[in-house]
This record gives sequence, structure tokens and C-alpha cells, in this order.
Amino acid sequence: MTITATSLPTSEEQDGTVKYARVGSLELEAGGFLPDVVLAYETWGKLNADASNAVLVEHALTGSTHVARGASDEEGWWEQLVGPGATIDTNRFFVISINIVGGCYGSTGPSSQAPDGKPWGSRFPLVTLRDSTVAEARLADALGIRQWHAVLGGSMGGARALEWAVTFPNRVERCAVISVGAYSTAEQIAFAQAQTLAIRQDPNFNNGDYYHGPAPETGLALARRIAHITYRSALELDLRFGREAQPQEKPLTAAVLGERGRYQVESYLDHQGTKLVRRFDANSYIAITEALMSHDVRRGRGPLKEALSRATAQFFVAAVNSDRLYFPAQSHELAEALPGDVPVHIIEAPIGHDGFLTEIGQLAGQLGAAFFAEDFSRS
Ligand SMILES: CC(=O)SCCNC(=O)CCNC(=O)[C@H](O)C(C)(C)COP(=O)(O)OP(=O)(O)OC[C@H]1O[C@@H](n2cnc3c(N)ncnc32)[C@H](O)[C@@H]1OP(=O)(O)O
Ligand SMILES: N[C@@H](CCO)C(=O)O
Repeated sequence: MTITATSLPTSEEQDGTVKYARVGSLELEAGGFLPDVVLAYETWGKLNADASNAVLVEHALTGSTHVARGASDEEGWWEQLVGPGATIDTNRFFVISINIVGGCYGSTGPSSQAPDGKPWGSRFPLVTLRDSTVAEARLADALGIRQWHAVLGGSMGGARALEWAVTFPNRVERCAVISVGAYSTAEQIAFAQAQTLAIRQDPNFNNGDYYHGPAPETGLALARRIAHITYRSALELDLRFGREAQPQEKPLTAAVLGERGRYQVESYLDHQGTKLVRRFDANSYIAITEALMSHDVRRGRGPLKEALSRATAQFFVAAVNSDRLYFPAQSHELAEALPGDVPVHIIEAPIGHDGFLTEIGQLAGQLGAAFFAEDFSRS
């Protein structure tokens, strides 16, 4: 199989810009295959001569490859960790972030063209996180990266990182699994199902073949609302919004129920829904959500300890203390089952699950000391 990266990074002038690689056809865990898979990725810094300074940062559910600024000044989603002089110092490390297969930030997904020239739409297959890892390994091959100095991510990004460490033990020296457990629990699958159903029940969904008509925006926005509630803690919502009415709206005085004004928290969730609709494809939302439902590092590998015993990486496990989606207890379960003595680092923040994005600076010191200290520099 020939693997081609259409614009292999050659200079730091391309930092933080999207590049594309064709990684061939992907045989899928759930059956069938996805032909001619394209991966979109961004890089920062320079790969050193022996390719020993490469770091893979995996994005979360609706994240993109844009981890940090680069040629464009657009803010990245983990700037607190990645950049010149930051914890993952791009003057020393070559950082790459890859859009997951099924996504809508450049990699092959349901809105991409199938071989017949039409969008995949309803025909897009189930691509598990493990399948995506296999595709990403091909991109690593094409870039000349045999082993990652580190692979890390939060939430679904953490699940992707863990899958890398277990699927390709010899290719991952260090692995940080943040705000996610070893598998999706029944409750996480349950929340996910409500979200995918919200999209599927939108009259515009058309079984996923909506690209020539109106998109199922109402369903996608509802899915985001459901998800966003799980990303924030009850305390955060209370402290921020309490029972306040949205300015100029009166939740308690409508003559007709349909005309009721909104509480602030309702308006906030409406806004979160609208914001996602502007930047995300509904089919991709389903594809990636179902990939995350598939997350189970044990599948086909025996009980948890046995499954994890394949991994040879040094691990860094972290959780947000107020996370009510990926409970810290799941991070403890993972850490206890990993080989060696792995502590769980705690982000102390009332925000909930999204703390892995907004409060990651709290962990910069521990993560830096564990994985990215000066003596690791090999230019
Ligand atoms: C284009 C791309 O590439 S995007 C890819 C990057 N995104 C990702 O990687 C996904 C991960 N990121 C996220 O999920 C989010 O950005 C987070 C978690 C980091 C932060 O979430 P935010 O939505 O920015 O934070 P927050 O909860 O404070 O919400 C702020 C927004 O709510 C709005 N808001 C606050 N109160 C209200 C209210 N009562 N009514 C309506 N809107 C409200 C604010 O005006 C603000 O709007 P804005 O984002 O349009 O400026
Ligand atoms: N807010 C994050 C949370 C997912 O874990 C996202 O949208 O990707």
C-alpha cells in the first residue's frame, strides 16, 4: 500500500495549518472497509533527526486539529499546554494532532465523497476508536515516526491515547489519559444514545442523506444541549445562572405556554447548540459519538488488567474532581489496573468535565515534569 502525505511538514512556517495524508483503505473492526482514507492533521515544531521528539495530541469529541496557534493566529483548544516555551515546548518537540476518522475537520467522514462521487451520508460505516488508531499509525509511518515520545488527550482524546498505548505498545513511550476511563460505561452510552436519537429524529435528517437539503440543525443543537449539561457540573450551572431569567424574558409570566420566556441557563444551552451547529456536521457527530460508545480497551483482550498489561508506556492519569460524565472513580479504576504504580492527578475545579479543556494549566507542572522535562530534549 502506498501512503502519501500531500504536504509533509517541511518547515515551521506550516505550524498550525491543516495538512492531508492518504493512508489507504481501512479494514474495520465492525466489518467492511473504508476505502482511500484521508487524515487531516496539523503540526508544530520540527521532527528531529532520529524522530524521537514526536508528540501526538488527540482531540476530544467536537475538537479539531487546531491545538495551538501557528501560521494563523486562531486560538487553539490546548494552548495552555502546547506552544513555544509551553509545557509541550514546540521549540523542542514535534507536535501533531490528527482529526479522527469520521470527523468533519478534514479527515474522511460522512460528508466526504464516497467512491461514487456522492457524500457517504447514511452509508458511512461504524469506525471504532481502534480503527482510527490503525489509520493514525499509517500516518505516523508516512511521517517517519516509529515511536511517539508521548501520546496524550482528554475525554475522547484520552480514550484514543489509551487505545494507541495498548494497540501499539512499542510505539508509545509515554501516555497521558485525561478525563476518561478504560471503557465507556452504561451511563455514558445512555447519554450518547439520547444525543444520536435527537439528531436522527430531526425531520431533516433523512436517514443521514441530507447533504443536498437542509441539515438536521435542530437535532444537532439538541444533542449538544444534552451533551453540554453533562460537560458542566450542577454547581457550575447554579453558580453561573441560578434561577435567573434571561434579560428581557419572563419565564413565569407567559399567557401561553409556548411563549414562555427562558431562564438564563436555557438561553445558555440554546447558544451552545447554535454554536456547534455552525461548526459541526450532524452525521460526524453521530459517527464520532458511536465511536466513543465503542471505547473499551478490554475488547478482545481479556479482563482489564490483562488488557492493559500489553502496554509498556509510562502513564499519566488525570481527572477533574467535579466531572459527572467521566467520574474520577473511573480514572482510579484505570490507574489501579495499569502496570506499575500510577497515581491519579486531580484537577480541582467546579466546572465539571470541560475542566480538562479550561483548567488544564493546573496539570502543566506535573505533566511537564513527568513527560516533557529538559533532559528529554533531543534535537
Ligand atoms: C472552529 C473550530 O475549530 S472549534 C474547535 C475547537 N473546539 C474544541 O476543541 C471543542 C472543545 N471546546 C469546547 O468545548 C469549548 O470551547 C470550551 C469547553 C473550551 C469552552 O466552552 P465555551 O462555550 O467557550 O465557554 P462557556 O461555557 O463559558 O460559554 C461561553 C459562551 O456562552 C455564552 N453565554 C453565557 N451566558 C449566556 C446566556 N445566558 N445566554 C446565551 N449565551 C450565553 C457567552 O456569551 C459565550 O458565547 P461565545 O462562546 O459565543 O462567545
Ligand atoms: N466540550 C468538549 C467535551 C467533550 O469531551 C468537546 O466538545 O469536545
